[in-house]
Amino acid sequence: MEEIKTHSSMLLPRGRWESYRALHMFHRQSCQYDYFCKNFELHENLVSEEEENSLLEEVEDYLEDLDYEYDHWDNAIHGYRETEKSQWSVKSQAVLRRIRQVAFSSGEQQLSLVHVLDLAQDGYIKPHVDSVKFCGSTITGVSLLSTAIMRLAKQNNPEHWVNVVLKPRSLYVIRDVVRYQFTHEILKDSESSFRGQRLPRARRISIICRNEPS
Ligand SMILES: O=C(O)CCC(=O)C(=O)O
Ligand SMILES: [Fe+2]
Ligand SMILES: [Mn+2]
Repeated sequence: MEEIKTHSSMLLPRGRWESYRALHMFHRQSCQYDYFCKNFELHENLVSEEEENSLLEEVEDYLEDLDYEYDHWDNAIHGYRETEKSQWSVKSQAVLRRIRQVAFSSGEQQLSLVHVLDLAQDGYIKPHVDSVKFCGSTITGVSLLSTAIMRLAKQNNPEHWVNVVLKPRSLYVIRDVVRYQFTHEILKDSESSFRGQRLPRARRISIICRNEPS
């Protein structure tokens, strides 16, 4: 049974952690793992429903020709198709600008290609740390279509993890110590529950921006 923690004891030094949707709701002072709260953000409703629909329409044009991939046993991601996109409609460019403004500081070297990842209803992402060869200190992604649970676990102590509910149209930002010292994963539909409550996961599309490795 998962433990339910109040705000002040959200991040426990031992055992399991579980946070509620918006980590940024928590007073930073009350977070025992101050570095976690400072380096993980969740922004709900960063994208409007209308913007979600137009982003979806635009990425579907690319995705619909691809098959979902399941075959690579050593891949972190199962049941997915993906693209890296550089050309965006004016509407989408405005959303991407907003995402980048929230996640990156001005002057930061960012990857211009945007990663679009379509996770099938039966797809999932195993715990991994993004390659330091291809990605810098910040990973940010907006979730579309379905709620999903992202688990972040201390790499050297996977017992210490936090589940975050990623609602459609929310943006997460993973930075620095959380980016390098925690794995991130997207739970399978069958494992998708939060505080004992089942949160079914359907097909989910994420739109991810990263900065350049230094
Ligand atoms: O779908 C997401 O939000 C995360 C994807 C991811 O972890 C990756 O592509 O490395
Ligand atoms: Fe990743
Ligand atoms: Mn492949």
